[in-house]
Amino acid sequence: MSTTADHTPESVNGPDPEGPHVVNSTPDPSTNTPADATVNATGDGAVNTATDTAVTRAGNVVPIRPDTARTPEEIPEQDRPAADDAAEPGTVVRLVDPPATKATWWESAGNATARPLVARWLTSAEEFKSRARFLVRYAAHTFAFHALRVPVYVPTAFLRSFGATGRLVARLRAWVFDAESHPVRMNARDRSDAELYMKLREIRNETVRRRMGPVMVGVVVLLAIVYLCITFVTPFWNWTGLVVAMTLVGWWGAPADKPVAGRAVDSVKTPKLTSSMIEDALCSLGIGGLNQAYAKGKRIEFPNPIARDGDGWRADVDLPLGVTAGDIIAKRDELSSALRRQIGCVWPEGDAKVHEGRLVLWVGDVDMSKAKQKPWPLAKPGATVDLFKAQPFGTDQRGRWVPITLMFASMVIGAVPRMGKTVTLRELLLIAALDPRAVLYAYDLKGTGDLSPLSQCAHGYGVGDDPEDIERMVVEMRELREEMRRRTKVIRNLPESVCPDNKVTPELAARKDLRLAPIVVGVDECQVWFEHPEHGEELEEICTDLVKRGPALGITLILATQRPDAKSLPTGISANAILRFCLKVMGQQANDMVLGTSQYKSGVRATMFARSDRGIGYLAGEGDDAQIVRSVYKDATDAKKIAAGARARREALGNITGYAAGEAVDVETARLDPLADTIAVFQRGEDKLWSDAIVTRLAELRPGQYRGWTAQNLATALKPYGVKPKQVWSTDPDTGKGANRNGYTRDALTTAKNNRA
Ligand SMILES: Nc1ncnc2c1ncn2[C@@H]1O[C@H](COP(=O)(O)OP(=O)(O)OP(=O)(O)O)[C@@H](O)[C@H]1O
Repeated sequence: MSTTADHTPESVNGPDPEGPHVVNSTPDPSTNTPADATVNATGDGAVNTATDTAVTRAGNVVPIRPDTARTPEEIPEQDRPAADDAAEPGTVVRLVDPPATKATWWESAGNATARPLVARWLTSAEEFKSRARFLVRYAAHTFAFHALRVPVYVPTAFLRSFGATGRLVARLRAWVFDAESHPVRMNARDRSDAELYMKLREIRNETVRRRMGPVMVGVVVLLAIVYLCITFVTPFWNWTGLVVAMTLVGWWGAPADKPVAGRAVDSVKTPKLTSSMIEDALCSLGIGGLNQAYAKGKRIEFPNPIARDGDGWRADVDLPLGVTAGDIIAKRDELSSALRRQIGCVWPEGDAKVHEGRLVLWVGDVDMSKAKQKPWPLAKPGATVDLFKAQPFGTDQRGRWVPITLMFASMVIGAVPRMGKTVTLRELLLIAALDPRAVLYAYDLKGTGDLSPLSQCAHGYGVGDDPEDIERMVVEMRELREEMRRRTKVIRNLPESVCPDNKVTPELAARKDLRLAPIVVGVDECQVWFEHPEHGEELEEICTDLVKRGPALGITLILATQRPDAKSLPTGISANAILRFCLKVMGQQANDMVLGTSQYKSGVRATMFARSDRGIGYLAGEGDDAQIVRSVYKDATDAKKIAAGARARREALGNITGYAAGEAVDVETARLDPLADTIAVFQRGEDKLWSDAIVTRLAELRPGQYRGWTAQNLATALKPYGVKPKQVWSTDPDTGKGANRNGYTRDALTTAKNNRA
């Protein structure tokens, strides 16, 4: 039993050609029982009033009662429930639909979105500049194009001038002698209609007399000019004048289909996007709910007019009840076929802020992946960056810059192979390199050297996954964790007036004594770290810590992976990342792993990207909604040039450290052997030790490496050797009391050591 009014308001397409929506006219007795009619009796009466019969789509004439009844008594007798269908005598029939109320002007206008008073290109400096740039470029190109062809145009026009003069004279003659009326006069003559013929002749002679006058004057003036020229002007200028005149006659007199000059630009005019185009396209997608709604006569609605938006068309669509924007997004390639546009032009998105059935369809004039991107402002020589401020990251479908703020954030980038993760990571690290204060770590675990342009600025740089490379990276990450701990103490000890939010601020980052400059770490193919048999757990632990505590302390960790699953991107990391960039992925799980839980359900689906959408992904975390962005593609040569500029600015600031300064990582001294060290802290006569006691002694043994370790860290470090903590009996040195707690026996540790050897 339906409790909703079944009337669909007219869309912007205009009224339904089949007349008002005859919702109760279906002759199906199962769906149109008298009882149903009672329940629907209080729907919006505006549509069906005063209609007694209607023709259904099947052509049957069925009775329709006016839907204006407010009480059971107002329902026409023939529409009331039959006696045997009706409720028991004495039962009051209650109407469930609310009475129809018309929204006041204030209610409907109060929530309306105001359209801009003046065109956006007049209020937006960026858009104005972009249009002005285009016009200047267009004019310059057209001028150069034709200027280059002048040596061809002049002889062509001159040669064509003879034919053009002939055509001009013939047309003039036909006009003067009224050739137009010739067939009519001949017709009168052939029919021997003497009276009509004579009348037509008279009119024609009068016309010829009227037209001959100005032409004769023109001829006399022309002859006078020729005479004067021959008498008073030198032959050189006379010939020049004649050639120019003939050329102009040839130019203007050329046939319309054979102009002398060709087109300087070929403009591709994309057809307008219309509501009927969208309706046809949506109905062809084979979406059950949508087709059923159409079969019942319900239409999709367009809450706003379809309008130009950047270099494309935007249509806001309210889908029929029960159909979600996600259903359409999942069929983007079919939609592009139905709209007869390239897939890179068709961008369906949901707007969950309105409701799940709101579809925002943007159809661009050109394929987003092939459209020329505006020059990246940060590629300009001398560009510098303040990482605390938003920086241009990529362009949206309309070609506008989309910013990103790397400070106070961690980021994950995910996609299937060859979609542009590394290029995006390199771009982000270039942004970081352009802030001369920032400390940079770049790790390329794919091992192809894609991040090598950054090596000239990086404090830590690693490429490949050989054991010694990984070991070096582990040492640097341990140092980074130590640095994070140092920063927590610095921040903690700062007075509230200097650091009210307990986080690094631009002012604190500028103070050299505090050493709180931004740190940016980029790891490509991070799954290599987390799946590493020996160091995987430790690296995961450090990265989780950095993702959670790093942002407030000025440390940004950016992880890119081609396998966004729980193993490659541990949940502790993926759940805490603030910024997310998801290029094409294959399924819902990968989508939500990168973009965040439930994003797929909300219609943010990176599965819709095509293989050709390289560098295009959903950016989430910057602003309220995820948005489609195409990152900036700088090849290795360009990236090297930008990084060289960044290095020059760093040199001026005296901030070339670590790898960029040629300093090697001392792996030997940093190398940890937690098994040997744990055995070493057992004193003579001790067979068992609690984990807490061991980590305290380890911190005394090697403060640089073990300071801050917990029992959990120790368990993780010893796990690869097959040693697990278990309950051991020992005595508290402070209280002298014995107890069973988690710990290790010397025997188990020694056995593991012997096995390892
Ligand atoms: N923003 C972009 N604009 C245009 N093309 C791009 C963009 N980003 C990447 N590409 C193209 O995609 C190709 C693959 O990029 P990239 O190496 O970054 O992919 P990947 O996802 O890191 O691949 P893999 O998984 O193999 O590491 C590049 O060589 C480039 O041609």
